[in-house]
Amino acid sequence: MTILDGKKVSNDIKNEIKAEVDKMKANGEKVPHLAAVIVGNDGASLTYVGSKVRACERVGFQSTMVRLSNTTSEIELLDKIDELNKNDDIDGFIIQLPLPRQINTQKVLMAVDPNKDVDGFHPMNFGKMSLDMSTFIPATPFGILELLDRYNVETKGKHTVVIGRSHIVGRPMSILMGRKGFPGNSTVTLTHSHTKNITQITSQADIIISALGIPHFLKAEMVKDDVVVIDVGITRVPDDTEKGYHITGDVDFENVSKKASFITPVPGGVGPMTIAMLLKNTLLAREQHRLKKH
Ligand SMILES: NC(=O)C1=CN([C@@H]2O[C@H](COP(=O)(O)OP(=O)(O)OC[C@H]3O[C@@H](n4cnc5c(N)ncnc54)[C@H](OP(=O)(O)O)[C@@H]3O)[C@@H](O)[C@H]2O)C=CC1
Ligand SMILES: Nc1nc(=O)c2c([nH]1)NC[C@@H]1CN(c3ccc(C(=O)N[C@@H](CCC(=O)O)C(=O)O)cc3)C=[N+]21
Repeated sequence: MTILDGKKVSNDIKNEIKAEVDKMKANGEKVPHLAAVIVGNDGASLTYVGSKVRACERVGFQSTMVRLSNTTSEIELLDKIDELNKNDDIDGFIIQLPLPRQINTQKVLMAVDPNKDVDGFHPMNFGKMSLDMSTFIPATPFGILELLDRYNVETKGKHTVVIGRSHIVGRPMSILMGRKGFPGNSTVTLTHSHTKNITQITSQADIIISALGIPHFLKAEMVKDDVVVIDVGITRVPDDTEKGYHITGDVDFENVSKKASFITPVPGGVGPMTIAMLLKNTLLAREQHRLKKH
């Protein structure tokens, strides 16, 4: 059994990005600039955005965190997005999800300039991804592809079962694993809360990508020997540590890992990869931005 060490690989990627940024600095070029917009005070969201800003500092990017109150109206957020779209200094930005109830998420994601949409959530970029055109790939699926790639996990001809169909993880993942090329060329089954007999489906899977957010959902009895398991789930479980909680994935790691050929841990698996790939998309955005100006 091999642990897919997202923490280590994400550090390798950040070092590679830092080397690129150092070259830009040596040439007197502007470094990539990422902005993150966060609406409200959700603890988990603040932690993630904080990690993204710290990661930017680590690789030498410029970063801006835009904090808006929980009562921000849709118009106010759209105005902010317009400002970020027009600000030539900013190469890419993200709107942290979920958004408060008064705001229509689809409308907001449509307002982001597709050239600055480093989350890859704009319909134009999602469409390009689905049509095998080069574009920003959503960071979590992109991170999973990169992990499979760097550990040379065979995906061709394999049966991949994705659990969860969210727009940010499950749905794009199901498209990407079925694309031509590597990692891809998989036969994909996309499952969700209306799926019947899920154990029968997961038992046939060569690769399982779990993104539903229910701790210990995937148990040893649900998988076959030598399965590859990617655990995207992140749930905060309250405890009596100083922090007051610990995080856990969707997979019963202790038992499933005994049957798996490759498996990601939580923490230290997909989460850190998500952040590294957001930086990679920002580097790409900077490059395209520069080419357009010349
Ligand atoms: N590591 C990382 O970088 C990231 C981690 N996450 C984590 O991944 C998890 C999923 O988040 P997200 O992708 O946003 O998904 P959502 O929370 O938006 O949706 C969950 C999905 O799981 C499906 N589902 C719920 N119950 C079942 C069930 N019993 N059997 C099968 N499918 C079920 C739902 O089905 P239906 O569509 O029918 O409701 C839905 O499609 C969360 O824990 C989140 O914190 C998310 C993003 C990045
Ligand atoms: N516009 C937008 N883009 C996103 O990419 C996005 C989002 N909204 N909303 C929420 C989800 C969630 N997400 C995570 C990123 C990093 C970790 C991460 O770094 N996890 C660490 C531990 C973190 C901890 O200790 O809490 C780990 O798994 O090792 C987790 C989850 C990005 N998301």
